[in-house]
Amino acid sequence: MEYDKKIIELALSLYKIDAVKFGEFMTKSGINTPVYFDLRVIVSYPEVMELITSLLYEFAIVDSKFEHVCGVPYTALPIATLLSVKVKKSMLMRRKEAKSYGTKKVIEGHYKVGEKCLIIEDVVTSGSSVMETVNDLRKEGLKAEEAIIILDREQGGRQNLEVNDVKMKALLTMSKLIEILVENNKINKATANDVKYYLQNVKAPNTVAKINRMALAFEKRAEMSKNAIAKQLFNIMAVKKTNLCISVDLTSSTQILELLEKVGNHVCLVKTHVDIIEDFSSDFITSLKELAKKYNFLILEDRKYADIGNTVALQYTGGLYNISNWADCVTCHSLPGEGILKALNIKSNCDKGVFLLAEMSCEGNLITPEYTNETVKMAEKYPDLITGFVCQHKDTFKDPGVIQLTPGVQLQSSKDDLGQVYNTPEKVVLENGGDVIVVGRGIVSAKNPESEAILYKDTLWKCYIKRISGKVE
Ligand SMILES: O=c1ccn([C@@H]2O[C@H](COP(=O)(O)O)[C@@H](O)[C@H]2O)c(=O)[nH]1
Repeated sequence: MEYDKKIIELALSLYKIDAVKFGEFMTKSGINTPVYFDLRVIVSYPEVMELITSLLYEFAIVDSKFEHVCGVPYTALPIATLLSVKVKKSMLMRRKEAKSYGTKKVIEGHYKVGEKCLIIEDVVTSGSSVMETVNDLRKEGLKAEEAIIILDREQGGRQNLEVNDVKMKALLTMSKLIEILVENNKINKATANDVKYYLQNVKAPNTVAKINRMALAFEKRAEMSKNAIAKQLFNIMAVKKTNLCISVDLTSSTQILELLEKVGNHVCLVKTHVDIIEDFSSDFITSLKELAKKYNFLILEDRKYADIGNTVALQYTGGLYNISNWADCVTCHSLPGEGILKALNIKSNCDKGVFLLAEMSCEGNLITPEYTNETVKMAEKYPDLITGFVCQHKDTFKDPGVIQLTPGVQLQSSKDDLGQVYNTPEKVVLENGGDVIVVGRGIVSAKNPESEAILYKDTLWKCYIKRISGKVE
């Protein structure tokens, strides 16, 4: 039977066995849907299983190269088994929960690091279930770059998988299925229109949120940023291979400029506290900007604004420091409420950024989990302005287009006498989700700041590479 005819037969069979239903249904995420799929029933119909396997086989053998097949648990498991037998490639099985005894393995079967695994799934909405399997395979060093799906609900899953470097092929899309059912008088045009309207208007909820930013490369995340400075910073990190931000907490402008001549090549961001500089002048700013250009880094003024919107607007654009004139981005507290972001948004002309403080590194600080959550919610209203969050945990926010700036870092975990808490590069990047890592005294007070900056840069970058390659224990 030729391919198109088989697809029509598949659509009609799914309808016949009630694997696809029309009416009013509620999805897991609480959204009403006019169409519902339950492909779990296909195991009761060997002829449908056979048809699906032969279609997958045609797809799989055309241009896919793989050593293993793995089904997303549970509905796709029997399908993956049949395909593995047909293509004579080994099957891997992913456990949803690691065993608490014996080998504690998540992936069962024999494989070698670097081998390719083809993923099989029944229905894709946001792609999050496929990504769970992909991430577990990648953690084992397997390559999981391709997924074949029986039905794509066309609600953003394909795009979400693409940004995670997974190419998706689908036997049927929701639109194609509807078209076949209308042509064969199984559903009327009004039902088809309901589904089309639904498809156009309802994308998978929080699809971006489901993508694990920890596993995404900075280049990819740059494409997902809405703020111009975040985009730039992600790209600088990717090009210079550094996620080190130096905090130049020195009181003399000459010392700062001399230090930056030495470390400028090794950092993506320079963080200033302009109000501690004793000999501040406009010449200093001119030289700082020249160095930023010469060494391709951005400038963050760690001003930590915390006043009413009107005052912050004046502090940002005026006074002795005229910060908006030279800083690419600034830090600000959420404490005074949204007015502060409104003010910075108006004054930022769309080409500046803000890092909002959601958490602090010092012990005994008064920030609560509720405060942190509300800060993230507040930021969501200003996607063009927000470069990222100053925070300490990977789950503080989810949007992969936003940057986690984490201070409180030294090569050994320790504390200073005034409550600053230091974690190691491994802890902040691999466990806590830090993207850009702020180091101050660890470099500034070192005997040889240049070699220390290189050491921090290399250590932090290695951690980042380990994180995105999914080899984190
Ligand atoms: O929670 C925060 C927010 C900002 N900082 C700033 O980062 C540097 C850290 O300097 P070290 O010498 O590495 O301690 C400093 O400028 C702070 O103002 C922070 O530490 N914690």
